[in-house]
Amino acid sequence: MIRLDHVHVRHKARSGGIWRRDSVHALTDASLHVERGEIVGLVGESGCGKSTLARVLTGLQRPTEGEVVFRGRDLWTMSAAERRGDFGSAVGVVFQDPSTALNPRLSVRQILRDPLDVHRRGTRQEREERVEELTELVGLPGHTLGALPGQLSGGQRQRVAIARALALEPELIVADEPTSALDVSVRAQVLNLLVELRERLGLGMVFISHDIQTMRYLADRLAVLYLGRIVEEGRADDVTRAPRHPYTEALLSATPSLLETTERIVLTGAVPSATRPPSGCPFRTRCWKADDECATVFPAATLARGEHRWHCVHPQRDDTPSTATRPSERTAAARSTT
Ligand SMILES: Nc1ncnc2c1ncn2[C@@H]1O[C@H](COP(=O)(O)OP(=O)(O)OP(=O)(O)O)[C@@H](O)[C@H]1O
Repeated sequence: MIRLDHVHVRHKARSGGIWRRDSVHALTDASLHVERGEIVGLVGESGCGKSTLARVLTGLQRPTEGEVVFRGRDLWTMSAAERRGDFGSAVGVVFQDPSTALNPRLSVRQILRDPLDVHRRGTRQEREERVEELTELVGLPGHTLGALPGQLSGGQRQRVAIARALALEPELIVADEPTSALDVSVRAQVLNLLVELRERLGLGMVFISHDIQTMRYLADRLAVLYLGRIVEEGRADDVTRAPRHPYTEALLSATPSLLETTERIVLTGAVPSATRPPSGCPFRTRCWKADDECATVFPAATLARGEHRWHCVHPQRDDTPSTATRPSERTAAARSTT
Protein backbone atom coordinates (compact mmCIF):
# COMPACT_ATOMS: atom_id res chain seq x y z
CA MET A 1 0.00 0.00 0.00
CA ILE A 2 2.80 2.39 0.95
CA ARG A 3 6.53 1.90 0.61
CA LEU A 4 9.62 3.82 1.58
CA ASP A 5 12.55 3.19 -0.74
CA HIS A 6 16.01 4.10 0.54
CA VAL A 7 14.77 7.19 2.34
CA HIS A 8 17.23 9.63 3.91
CA VAL A 9 16.24 12.66 5.99
CA ARG A 10 18.78 15.29 6.93
CA HIS A 11 17.96 18.35 9.02
CA LYS A 12 20.06 21.42 9.48
CA ALA A 13 21.56 21.14 12.98
CA ARG A 14 19.68 23.42 15.37
CA SER A 15 22.86 24.54 17.12
CA GLY A 16 24.98 24.62 14.00
CA GLY A 17 26.00 28.25 14.45
CA ILE A 18 27.11 30.50 11.65
CA TRP A 19 30.28 28.63 10.70
CA ARG A 20 28.95 25.13 11.24
CA ARG A 21 27.14 23.36 8.45
CA ASP A 22 26.45 20.17 10.32
CA SER A 23 23.37 18.23 9.42
CA VAL A 24 21.35 15.88 11.59
CA HIS A 25 21.14 12.36 10.15
CA ALA A 26 17.55 11.80 11.26
CA LEU A 27 16.95 8.88 8.87
CA THR A 28 19.47 6.98 6.75
CA ASP A 29 18.62 4.60 3.92
CA ALA A 30 15.30 3.47 5.40
CA SER A 31 13.19 1.04 3.37
CA LEU A 32 9.87 -0.20 4.72
CA HIS A 33 6.47 -1.21 3.40
CA VAL A 34 3.03 -1.36 4.99
CA GLU A 35 0.23 -3.47 3.57
CA ARG A 36 -3.52 -3.17 4.10
CA GLY A 37 -4.71 -4.84 7.29
CA GLU A 38 -1.29 -5.21 8.91
CA ILE A 39 0.26 -3.52 11.93
CA VAL A 40 3.88 -2.48 11.64
CA GLY A 41 5.60 -1.48 14.89
CA LEU A 42 8.50 0.99 14.93
CA VAL A 43 10.63 0.68 18.04
CA GLY A 44 13.78 2.33 19.34
CA GLU A 45 15.04 4.73 21.96
CA SER A 46 14.29 8.43 21.97
CA GLY A 47 15.97 10.27 19.09
CA CYS A 48 16.37 7.18 16.88
CA GLY A 49 14.20 8.62 14.11
CA LYS A 50 10.80 7.03 14.77
CA SER A 51 8.83 10.29 14.52
CA THR A 52 10.80 11.32 11.45
CA LEU A 53 9.85 8.04 9.79
CA ALA A 54 6.21 8.62 10.77
CA ARG A 55 6.35 12.14 9.32
CA VAL A 56 7.77 10.77 6.07
CA LEU A 57 5.01 8.12 5.89
CA THR A 58 2.31 10.74 6.40
CA GLY A 59 3.74 13.19 3.87
CA LEU A 60 4.57 15.79 6.53
CA GLN A 61 8.31 15.45 5.89
CA ARG A 62 9.85 15.36 2.45
CA PRO A 63 12.81 12.97 2.25
CA THR A 64 16.18 14.48 1.39
CA GLU A 65 16.75 11.37 -0.78
CA GLY A 66 14.70 8.30 -1.65
CA GLU A 67 11.07 7.71 -2.53
CA VAL A 68 7.73 7.37 -0.77
CA VAL A 69 5.63 5.21 -3.07
CA PHE A 70 1.87 5.30 -2.57
CA ARG A 71 -0.41 3.26 -4.87
CA GLY A 72 2.56 2.87 -7.20
CA ARG A 73 3.40 6.59 -7.45
CA ASP A 74 6.12 8.64 -5.80
CA LEU A 75 4.37 10.95 -3.37
CA TRP A 76 6.71 13.82 -4.09
CA THR A 77 6.13 13.79 -7.84
CA MET A 78 2.39 14.30 -7.21
CA SER A 79 0.99 17.83 -7.29
CA ALA A 80 0.42 19.48 -3.92
CA ALA A 81 -3.34 19.17 -4.53
CA GLU A 82 -3.08 15.40 -5.14
CA ARG A 83 -0.92 15.00 -2.05
CA ARG A 84 -3.43 16.84 0.08
CA GLY A 85 -6.46 15.23 -1.57
CA ASP A 86 -6.01 11.52 -2.40
CA PHE A 87 -3.03 10.88 -0.19
CA GLY A 88 -4.17 13.19 2.64
CA SER A 89 -7.47 11.36 2.99
CA ALA A 90 -5.89 7.90 2.69
CA VAL A 91 -3.58 8.40 5.68
CA GLY A 92 -4.76 9.30 9.19
CA VAL A 93 -2.48 10.34 12.03
CA VAL A 94 -2.87 9.91 15.79
CA PHE A 95 -0.38 11.91 17.84
CA GLN A 96 1.09 11.26 21.25
CA ASP A 97 -0.79 13.82 23.28
CA PRO A 98 -4.46 14.42 22.47
CA SER A 99 -4.48 17.52 24.72
CA THR A 100 -2.23 19.37 22.29
CA ALA A 101 -3.43 17.66 19.10
CA LEU A 102 -7.07 18.81 19.45
CA ASN A 103 -8.18 22.43 19.17
CA PRO A 104 -9.35 23.28 22.71
CA ARG A 105 -11.90 25.84 21.43
CA LEU A 106 -13.80 23.45 19.14
CA SER A 107 -16.46 21.01 20.27
CA VAL A 108 -15.99 17.32 19.52
CA ARG A 109 -18.68 17.65 16.83
CA GLN A 110 -16.75 20.48 15.13
CA ILE A 111 -13.43 18.62 15.43
CA LEU A 112 -14.88 15.56 13.71
CA ARG A 113 -16.73 17.53 11.07
CA ASP A 114 -13.72 19.64 10.13
CA PRO A 115 -11.90 17.10 7.87
CA LEU A 116 -15.23 16.23 6.19
CA ASP A 117 -15.86 19.93 5.48
CA VAL A 118 -12.31 20.55 4.22
CA HIS A 119 -12.50 17.55 1.84
CA ARG A 120 -16.14 18.39 0.95
CA ARG A 121 -17.43 14.93 1.77
CA GLY A 122 -21.16 14.39 1.14
CA THR A 123 -24.03 16.71 1.97
CA ARG A 124 -24.36 18.57 5.26
CA GLN A 125 -26.76 15.90 6.48
CA GLU A 126 -24.38 13.09 5.48
CA ARG A 127 -21.51 14.78 7.32
CA GLU A 128 -23.63 15.00 10.47
CA GLU A 129 -24.43 11.31 10.16
CA ARG A 130 -20.76 10.46 9.61
CA VAL A 131 -19.81 12.37 12.79
CA GLU A 132 -22.27 10.28 14.79
CA GLU A 133 -21.07 7.07 13.13
CA LEU A 134 -17.48 7.98 14.07
CA THR A 135 -18.30 8.53 17.72
CA GLU A 136 -20.00 5.13 17.83
CA LEU A 137 -17.05 3.50 16.08
CA VAL A 138 -14.61 4.65 18.75
CA GLY A 139 -17.00 4.07 21.67
CA LEU A 140 -17.65 7.68 22.66
CA PRO A 141 -21.02 8.38 24.30
CA GLY A 142 -23.28 10.65 22.18
CA HIS A 143 -23.35 13.44 24.78
CA THR A 144 -19.62 14.07 24.31
CA LEU A 145 -20.31 15.57 20.87
CA GLY A 146 -21.15 18.92 22.42
CA ALA A 147 -18.19 18.90 24.81
CA LEU A 148 -14.86 20.71 24.46
CA PRO A 149 -11.71 18.54 24.62
CA GLY A 150 -10.88 20.01 28.04
CA GLN A 151 -14.13 18.60 29.45
CA LEU A 152 -13.19 15.03 28.51
CA SER A 153 -10.89 12.49 30.15
CA GLY A 154 -7.49 11.72 28.56
CA GLY A 155 -8.78 8.41 27.18
CA GLN A 156 -11.88 10.06 25.69
CA ARG A 157 -9.72 12.78 24.09
CA GLN A 158 -7.57 10.12 22.43
CA ARG A 159 -10.76 8.44 21.17
CA VAL A 160 -11.74 11.77 19.60
CA ALA A 161 -8.30 11.99 17.97
CA ILE A 162 -8.70 8.45 16.63
CA ALA A 163 -12.21 9.23 15.33
CA ARG A 164 -10.83 12.33 13.57
CA ALA A 165 -8.06 10.25 12.00
CA LEU A 166 -10.75 7.84 10.70
CA ALA A 167 -13.09 10.54 9.39
CA LEU A 168 -12.04 10.29 5.73
CA GLU A 169 -11.99 6.47 5.70
CA PRO A 170 -8.20 6.16 5.48
CA GLU A 171 -6.33 3.04 4.40
CA LEU A 172 -3.46 3.69 6.78
CA ILE A 173 -3.29 5.02 10.34
CA VAL A 174 0.03 6.18 11.75
CA ALA A 175 -0.05 6.33 15.55
CA ASP A 176 2.95 8.02 17.21
CA GLU A 177 3.12 6.71 20.80
CA PRO A 178 -0.69 6.97 21.05
CA THR A 179 -0.87 5.96 24.70
CA SER A 180 2.24 7.48 26.26
CA ALA A 181 0.40 10.60 27.49
CA LEU A 182 -2.46 8.56 28.95
CA ASP A 183 -3.15 7.12 32.35
CA VAL A 184 -1.87 3.56 32.68
CA SER A 185 -5.45 2.41 33.37
CA VAL A 186 -6.76 3.48 29.93
CA ARG A 187 -3.72 2.60 27.81
CA ALA A 188 -4.85 -0.96 27.14
CA GLN A 189 -8.35 0.25 26.17
CA VAL A 190 -6.97 2.64 23.55
CA LEU A 191 -4.57 0.02 22.15
CA ASN A 192 -7.38 -2.54 22.01
CA LEU A 193 -9.58 -0.03 20.21
CA LEU A 194 -6.93 0.53 17.54
CA VAL A 195 -6.41 -3.21 17.04
CA GLU A 196 -10.17 -3.77 16.85
CA LEU A 197 -10.49 -0.99 14.25
CA ARG A 198 -7.75 -2.57 12.19
CA GLU A 199 -9.77 -5.78 12.13
CA ARG A 200 -13.14 -4.15 11.46
CA LEU A 201 -11.96 -1.71 8.82
CA GLY A 202 -9.03 -3.64 7.32
CA LEU A 203 -6.68 -0.71 7.92
CA GLY A 204 -2.92 -0.76 7.71
CA MET A 205 -1.35 0.68 10.87
CA VAL A 206 2.03 1.93 11.92
CA PHE A 207 2.53 2.04 15.67
CA ILE A 208 5.46 3.88 17.17
CA SER A 209 6.64 2.90 20.61
CA HIS A 210 9.59 2.76 22.96
CA ASP A 211 8.20 -0.46 24.29
CA ILE A 212 9.16 -3.49 22.23
CA GLN A 213 7.35 -5.84 24.63
CA THR A 214 3.98 -4.20 23.96
CA MET A 215 4.71 -4.14 20.25
CA ARG A 216 5.48 -7.85 20.15
CA TYR A 217 1.84 -8.56 20.99
CA LEU A 218 0.29 -5.83 18.84
CA ALA A 219 2.34 -5.75 15.67
CA ASP A 220 2.52 -8.20 12.79
CA ARG A 221 5.90 -6.84 11.78
CA LEU A 222 8.53 -4.87 13.65
CA ALA A 223 11.22 -2.46 12.50
CA VAL A 224 13.92 -1.61 15.04
CA LEU A 225 15.54 1.80 14.60
CA TYR A 226 18.87 2.95 15.93
CA LEU A 227 20.31 6.38 15.16
CA GLY A 228 18.26 6.79 12.00
CA ARG A 229 18.89 3.28 10.65
CA ILE A 230 16.54 0.31 10.53
CA VAL A 231 18.89 -2.26 12.06
CA GLU A 232 16.45 -5.20 12.15
CA GLU A 233 13.06 -5.89 10.63
CA GLY A 234 10.76 -8.85 10.34
CA ARG A 235 7.67 -10.61 11.63
CA ALA A 236 7.16 -9.55 15.25
CA ASP A 237 7.42 -13.17 16.34
CA ASP A 238 10.77 -13.75 14.63
CA VAL A 239 12.27 -10.46 15.79
CA THR A 240 11.27 -10.90 19.42
CA ARG A 241 11.80 -14.66 19.80
CA ALA A 242 15.06 -14.79 17.90
CA PRO A 243 16.50 -11.26 17.77
CA ARG A 244 19.59 -11.15 15.60
CA HIS A 245 20.83 -7.60 16.18
CA PRO A 246 22.43 -6.87 19.59
CA TYR A 247 20.41 -3.63 19.86
CA THR A 248 17.12 -5.56 19.54
CA GLU A 249 18.43 -8.00 22.12
CA ALA A 250 19.20 -5.12 24.49
CA LEU A 251 15.75 -3.55 24.00
CA LEU A 252 14.06 -6.87 24.68
CA SER A 253 16.04 -7.51 27.80
CA ALA A 254 15.36 -4.00 29.15
CA THR A 255 11.65 -4.63 29.72
CA PRO A 256 10.35 -7.41 31.91
CA SER A 257 8.88 -10.38 30.13
CA LEU A 258 6.81 -13.18 31.57
CA LEU A 259 7.92 -15.58 28.89
CA GLU A 260 11.68 -15.55 29.04
CA THR A 261 14.09 -15.22 31.87
CA THR A 262 16.87 -13.38 30.16
CA GLU A 263 19.96 -11.81 31.62
CA ARG A 264 19.43 -8.09 31.59
CA ILE A 265 21.63 -6.08 29.26
CA VAL A 266 21.95 -2.49 30.40
CA LEU A 267 23.27 -0.30 27.63
CA THR A 268 25.96 2.07 28.79
CA GLY A 269 26.20 5.68 27.58
CA ALA A 270 23.67 7.59 25.53
CA VAL A 271 22.68 7.32 21.88
CA PRO A 272 25.48 9.20 20.05
CA SER A 273 24.71 12.52 18.39
CA ALA A 274 22.81 12.22 15.12
CA THR A 275 24.96 15.11 13.87
CA ARG A 276 28.09 12.96 13.92
CA PRO A 277 26.99 9.34 13.87
CA PRO A 278 29.79 6.78 14.36
CA SER A 279 31.34 5.31 11.20
CA GLY A 280 30.23 1.85 10.16
CA CYS A 281 27.54 0.42 12.41
CA PRO A 282 26.00 3.25 14.48
CA PHE A 283 25.44 0.90 17.42
CA ARG A 284 29.11 -0.17 17.68
CA THR A 285 29.97 2.44 20.35
CA ARG A 286 27.55 0.74 22.77
CA CYS A 287 27.81 -2.82 21.52
CA TRP A 288 29.57 -5.53 23.51
CA LYS A 289 30.36 -7.47 20.33
CA ALA A 290 31.90 -4.61 18.36
CA ASP A 291 35.34 -4.97 16.79
CA ASP A 292 37.35 -3.13 14.12
CA GLU A 293 35.22 -4.54 11.32
CA CYS A 294 32.14 -2.81 12.74
CA ALA A 295 33.81 0.60 12.39
CA THR A 296 34.43 0.29 8.68
CA VAL A 297 31.08 -0.06 6.92
CA PHE A 298 27.40 -0.36 7.77
CA PRO A 299 26.74 -4.07 7.18
CA ALA A 300 24.53 -5.11 4.29
CA ALA A 301 21.26 -6.82 5.20
CA THR A 302 21.25 -10.51 6.00
CA LEU A 303 17.96 -12.10 5.12
CA ALA A 304 16.42 -15.19 6.67
CA ARG A 305 13.02 -16.84 6.87
CA GLY A 306 11.58 -14.68 4.13
CA GLU A 307 11.10 -11.35 5.77
CA HIS A 308 13.49 -11.31 8.72
CA ARG A 309 16.48 -9.06 8.00
CA TRP A 310 19.21 -7.50 10.08
CA HIS A 311 22.37 -5.47 9.64
CA CYS A 312 25.10 -6.89 11.86
CA VAL A 313 28.38 -8.70 11.30
CA HIS A 314 28.15 -10.47 14.68
CA PRO A 315 24.47 -11.38 14.89
CA GLN A 316 22.91 -13.53 17.52
CA ARG A 317 22.90 -17.16 16.42
CA ASP A 318 19.62 -18.52 15.14
CA ASP A 319 19.59 -21.57 17.41
CA THR A 320 19.43 -19.50 20.59
CA PRO A 321 15.80 -18.59 21.31
CA SER A 322 16.40 -15.34 23.16
CA THR A 323 19.49 -13.59 24.48
CA ALA A 324 22.95 -15.10 24.10
CA THR A 325 23.97 -17.97 26.29
CA ARG A 326 27.52 -18.28 25.00
CA PRO A 327 29.63 -17.68 28.13
CA SER A 328 32.23 -15.47 26.45
CA GLU A 329 29.54 -13.12 25.17
CA ARG A 330 27.73 -12.98 28.48
CA THR A 331 31.02 -12.02 30.13
CA ALA A 332 31.60 -9.35 27.52
CA ALA A 333 28.05 -8.12 28.01
CA ALA A 334 28.50 -8.14 31.77
CA ARG A 335 31.61 -6.01 31.42
CA SER A 336 29.66 -3.43 29.47
CA THR A 337 26.79 -3.28 31.93
CA THR A 338 26.41 -0.94 34.88
N1 LIG B 1 13.34 19.73 12.66
C1 LIG B 1 14.47 19.20 13.15
N2 LIG B 1 15.63 19.90 13.12
C2 LIG B 1 16.78 19.37 13.57
N3 LIG B 1 16.88 18.13 14.09
C3 LIG B 1 15.75 17.38 14.17
C4 LIG B 1 14.50 17.88 13.70
N4 LIG B 1 13.55 16.91 13.90
C5 LIG B 1 14.20 15.85 14.47
N5 LIG B 1 15.51 16.15 14.63
C6 LIG B 1 16.55 15.24 15.15
O1 LIG B 1 16.48 14.05 14.38
C7 LIG B 1 16.74 12.91 15.20
C8 LIG B 1 15.56 11.96 15.13
O2 LIG B 1 14.44 12.58 15.78
P1 LIG B 1 13.01 11.88 15.94
O3 LIG B 1 12.11 12.86 16.62
O4 LIG B 1 12.59 11.34 14.64
O5 LIG B 1 13.34 10.67 16.93
P2 LIG B 1 12.34 9.78 17.81
O6 LIG B 1 12.90 8.40 17.79
O7 LIG B 1 10.95 9.94 17.33
O8 LIG B 1 12.49 10.41 19.24
P3 LIG B 1 11.34 10.61 20.36
O9 LIG B 1 10.92 9.25 20.78
O10 LIG B 1 12.07 11.38 21.43
O11 LIG B 1 10.24 11.41 19.71
C9 LIG B 1 17.02 13.45 16.60
O12 LIG B 1 18.41 13.58 16.75
C10 LIG B 1 16.33 14.81 16.60
O13 LIG B 1 16.97 15.69 17.50
